[in-house]
Amino acid sequence: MKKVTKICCIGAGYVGGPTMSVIASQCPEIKVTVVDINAERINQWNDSNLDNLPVYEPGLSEIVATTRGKNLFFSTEVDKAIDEAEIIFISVNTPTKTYGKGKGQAADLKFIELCARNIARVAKNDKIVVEKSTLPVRTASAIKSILDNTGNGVAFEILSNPEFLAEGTAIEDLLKADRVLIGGDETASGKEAKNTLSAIYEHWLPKERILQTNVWSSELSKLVANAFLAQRVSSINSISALCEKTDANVAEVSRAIGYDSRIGSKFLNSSVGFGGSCFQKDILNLVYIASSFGLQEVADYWEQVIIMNDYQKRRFAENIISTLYNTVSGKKIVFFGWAFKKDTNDTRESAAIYVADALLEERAEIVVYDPKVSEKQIYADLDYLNTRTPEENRRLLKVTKQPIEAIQDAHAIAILTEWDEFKNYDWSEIFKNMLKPAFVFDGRRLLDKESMTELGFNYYKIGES
Ligand SMILES: NC(=O)C1=CN([C@@H]2O[C@H](COP(=O)(O)OP(=O)(O)OC[C@H]3O[C@@H](n4cnc5c(N)ncnc54)[C@H](O)[C@@H]3O)[C@@H](O)[C@H]2O)C=CC1
Ligand SMILES: O=C(O)[C@H]1O[C@H](OP(=O)(O)OP(=O)(O)OC[C@H]2O[C@@H](n3ccc(=O)[nH]c3=O)[C@H](O)[C@@H]2O)[C@H](O)[C@@H](O)[C@@H]1O
Repeated sequence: MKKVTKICCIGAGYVGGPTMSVIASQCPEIKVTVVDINAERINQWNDSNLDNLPVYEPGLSEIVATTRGKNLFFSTEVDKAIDEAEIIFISVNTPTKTYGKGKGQAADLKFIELCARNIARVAKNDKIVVEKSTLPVRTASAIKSILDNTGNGVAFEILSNPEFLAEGTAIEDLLKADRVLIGGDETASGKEAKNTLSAIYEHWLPKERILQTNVWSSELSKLVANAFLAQRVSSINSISALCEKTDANVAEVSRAIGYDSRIGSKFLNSSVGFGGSCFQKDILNLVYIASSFGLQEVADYWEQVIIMNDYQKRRFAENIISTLYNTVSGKKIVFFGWAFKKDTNDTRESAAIYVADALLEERAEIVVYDPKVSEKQIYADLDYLNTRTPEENRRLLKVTKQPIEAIQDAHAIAILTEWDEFKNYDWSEIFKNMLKPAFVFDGRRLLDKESMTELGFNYYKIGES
């Protein structure tokens, strides 16, 4: 087994940054260099003010503070880092294709291919190349073909090592991972490479939690894990709609079914719909792969998870409109939260974006407060949809850092992210300052219905009539 002294990670994003920070903190003898072509992002990772790191994760800045400049480095010198490293992680983005064959479903692998070509060009000695990005099954063979055909005659072992961290809990997920998955060839050199990578994780995780498989199982397992998780959310969200019609309470239903150890209690919180950069992208990818192999029933089965999620977001927006007497035109609606979940500044595919878009189409006047998301990001998310001009988006939607002042004369508040601070607000004071009747639409089931109703609010909670 090779002794590893230098690691490089291509891609300093939500996965590359936290993952490598934890490896650096747990393996002080290994030099970890995280590289990215985005110089602004690298500058943020190197910012002396740790509040300016490009990724917000509880516990991350503390780890960066103790490792950065010692054995953790952030740099734009991609070639140098590749050249030095014995193991190269590829952790670049793999978004859904927006053009050509597979548009709207397949994963866009152009960034992965660029990395493979870069590694092939630079590497002058044998390397282990690790797919950390989430990739369609059989991508490793494409990477291997590029490396073997364009490289300098050195040997490459390709491993699949998908990441299972969730944003907002990334550091804890990494430190206490349920499992680490390492897929690789069954050859002697493949097994050696798997053991070499395993040894890194064994610095802090028990060996029995490190699963070794063939490379295809590993690639596919990542897509399947996300599909199963998202399916649970869509399943309970479908039931939330039924609860609202039948006087059942979705929290009671979740609890009742979750006590069955075969079902389990986690990931059964009904919400305004799942967001995040991966659930939708990875399911669409699974759908595309299944239909490429002619498995249309399989593809349709998984696509339904996305259809249900879109329905949930639409349903939430439509309920706001119909409850506010079928018109929100000119009405001030304050959004509490924009991130796709609490404890992250990530907004990719956040339900808030789609709910805002639907309400803006009806000429609502929205004011958004999120404790961690910047104004620039909120407008970028809306502009990306291309529903209306950037000027119109800025005219109809305002961003504030003063949530309590924002609710002055508001018709309604919509809770889109479950930030803890919303629970501690003085809701009786908020009630006083709103127009009456004062409406709260709780898309995260954050507040207590009885006390909100007692305060005088017209309070709607997803999954309760
Ligand atoms: N965000 C998450 O929670 C999770 C993401 N994943 C997967 O991990 C992968 C990365 O995701 P994120 O970190 O969220 O993406 P991200 O978009 O935050 O970061 C990717 C980074 O790669 C850089 N990059 C792209 N091409 C490059 C190149 N040729 N050379 C150097 N840098 C390059 C980009 O500039 C960007 O900073 C994706 O495949 C995703 O599906 C997996 C588990 C969790
Ligand atoms: O591949 C990925 O990117 C990651 O995707 C998810 O992690 P993440 O999207 O960061 O966050 P989750 O906690 O899974 O939440 C996803 C969305 O589902 C929503 N959700 C989650 C759980 C639940 O019970 N109800 C619910 O509405 C969240 O609010 C959020 O919008 C998976 O949980 C990770 O294991 C995986 O590594």
